Amino acid sequence: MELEGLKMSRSKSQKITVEQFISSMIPLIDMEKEAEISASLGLSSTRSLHASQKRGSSIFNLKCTDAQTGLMGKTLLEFQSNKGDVLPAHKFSTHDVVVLKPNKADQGSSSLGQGVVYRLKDSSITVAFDEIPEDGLNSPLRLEKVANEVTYRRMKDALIQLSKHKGPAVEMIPVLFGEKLPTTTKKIMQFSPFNKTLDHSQRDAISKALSSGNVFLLHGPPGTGKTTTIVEIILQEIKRGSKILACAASNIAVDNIVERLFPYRVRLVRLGHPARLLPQVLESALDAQVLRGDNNSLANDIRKEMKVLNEKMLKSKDRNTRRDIRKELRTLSKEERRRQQLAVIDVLKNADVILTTLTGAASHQLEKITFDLVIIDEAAQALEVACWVALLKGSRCMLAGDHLQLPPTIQSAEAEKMGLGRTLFERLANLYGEEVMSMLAVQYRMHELIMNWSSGEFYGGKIQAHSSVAEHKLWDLENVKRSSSTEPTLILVDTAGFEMEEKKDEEDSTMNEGEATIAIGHALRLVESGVQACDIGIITPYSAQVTYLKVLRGTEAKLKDVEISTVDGFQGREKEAIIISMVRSNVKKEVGFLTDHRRMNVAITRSRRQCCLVCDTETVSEDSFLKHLVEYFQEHGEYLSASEYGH
Ligand SMILES: Nc1ncnc2c1ncn2[C@@H]1O[C@H](COP(=O)(O)OP(=O)(O)OP(=O)(O)O)[C@@H](O)[C@H]1O
Repeated sequence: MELEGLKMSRSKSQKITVEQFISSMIPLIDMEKEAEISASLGLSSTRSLHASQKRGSSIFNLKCTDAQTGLMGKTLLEFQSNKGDVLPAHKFSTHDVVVLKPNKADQGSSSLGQGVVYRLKDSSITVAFDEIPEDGLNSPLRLEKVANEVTYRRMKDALIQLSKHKGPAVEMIPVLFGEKLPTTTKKIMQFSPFNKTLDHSQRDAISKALSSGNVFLLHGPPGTGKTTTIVEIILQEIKRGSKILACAASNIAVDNIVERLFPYRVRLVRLGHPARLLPQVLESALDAQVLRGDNNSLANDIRKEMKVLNEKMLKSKDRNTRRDIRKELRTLSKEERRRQQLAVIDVLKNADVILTTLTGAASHQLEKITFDLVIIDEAAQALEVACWVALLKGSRCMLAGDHLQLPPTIQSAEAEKMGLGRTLFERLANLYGEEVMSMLAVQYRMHELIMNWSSGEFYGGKIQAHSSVAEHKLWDLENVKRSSSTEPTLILVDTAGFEMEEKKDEEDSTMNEGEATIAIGHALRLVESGVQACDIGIITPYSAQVTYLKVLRGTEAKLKDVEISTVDGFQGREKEAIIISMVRSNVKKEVGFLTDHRRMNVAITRSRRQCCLVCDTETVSEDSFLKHLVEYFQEHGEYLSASEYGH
């Protein structure tokens, strides 16, 4: 949506009351939960075990090959296939919640244990369990993915809390629903930055953030240093004495902030399951800090004392002695629990910043803690209901994101249609606009030819390229030759007239074999000119095309490290060279969900030094926005026909 469009929708935007919001969201959360359960368990068509294996939501016939304790008291079990070196095809990813069962157990049967996927390799899967399953580990096993229902319960609980209008956020709630105007301090906030390299738009944004009374939106177009700005805001707010809760929808985004805060020696705590945290941030995990605390040593001493007493009791024959010991044990156990709780409270009380995912903010450990400020990164990719889990804990909020890139992924098409995916960031941008928002305007990623298209279409032409990137070329990279493939910044490979029609795969996703061959062909040319494979990404809107591209990549050893992904899966990332396969090519000139223009904004802005667009210009030009994109590439880039790639 262009700026003009944004203004229009602001004037049209209907306000929603707290009550309307709550009553409309509750059924949508249920719909989404159901959709996730059926997608993750593969139950949409049939309930059989066989189907679940086929859909990749179970891995059968595993053996436990290693057990290690570590990771803060968790047990890490490694599993490999009984049937060969490589695990069968599956859809597990790290951080998934899984249950372990005997291989042949019925689908509804109870499990040997529940854990979180910690590490995944081609040949093994490692799961972190709270406790080691007592037996059954020597027989064939299977792992089943389970839907994470806790998230949905936490979102619903947050809505119930919201309906009560109490707690630290009581003044902020009416502002976020347009019932009261946002407040600001009148004078411009001067500050002395910790990071001396901040640009003018980052400084202006921070200044505005610091003077905001209830709400501030940091609008960060691609590559403009949103996280850099958030880190400075956190440091400035700590300096003023604020206690901060910093969240994002994904663990990786939270860890990213933790890492960026490290050099400033901030007193911070990262809350979350250790198996979900990057190894480099584990030291900041709550569990790790509790283990180091004084109260925890006291709790340990008590546990030792209890062990001795327990042994004494077992040996004692005298009833009265046993009764006395039992009484003493009860007192000690109570004290041990108290010390444990105090150990947790100590760590959380002493922290200036607590970082967790949005739904992690509902953790019972934060139950009694309130914050002066809640910061949400990647807010334009977070469900509004998830934001409320964190928001209710604070009296001010700052949201960072870009509503002109893709919104959160919603599983249930119906819930999406009914507004589950509309983000708080977008709602507030429409409601208040620049009154509460600052846009970062210098970008540190793209050559200006790549940037100018996005800036013109989406950001009112207001973005500038920093001098360090404005004219950077692929052949400026070490060991890269200047060649006809590495010279252009923009390339359009047109397949129109080459009979490279799209087709559907078994799951009804669209693919285009001709385009895939061209994309791989271009990647090969780049590698032959000295570009490293890991600096190249091939992205496409359609998952079937991703699969097909991966098959082709498998036939070229040199391309092993080329990353292939959907556009949606690549949001937030970047590569020196990006090749986009748009896929759609048909006589009816249908372009499907390419009409969501934000998807193309994300796709193009992933590239730093070269963007190569492979498409059927006749089909995609049916959409006027895409037509404009094609014309932009024709005017500013190299136009090639598919025949240049051997067709
Ligand atoms: N003021 C600055 N001067 C120099 N480099 C900067 C500045 N601000 C940000 N950068 C660089 O720009 C890149 C992107 O910044 P950062 O990681 O903060 O942004 P992000 O929020 O993670 O990404 P995006 O802006 O794409 O959302 C980083 O390499 C960062 O070092």
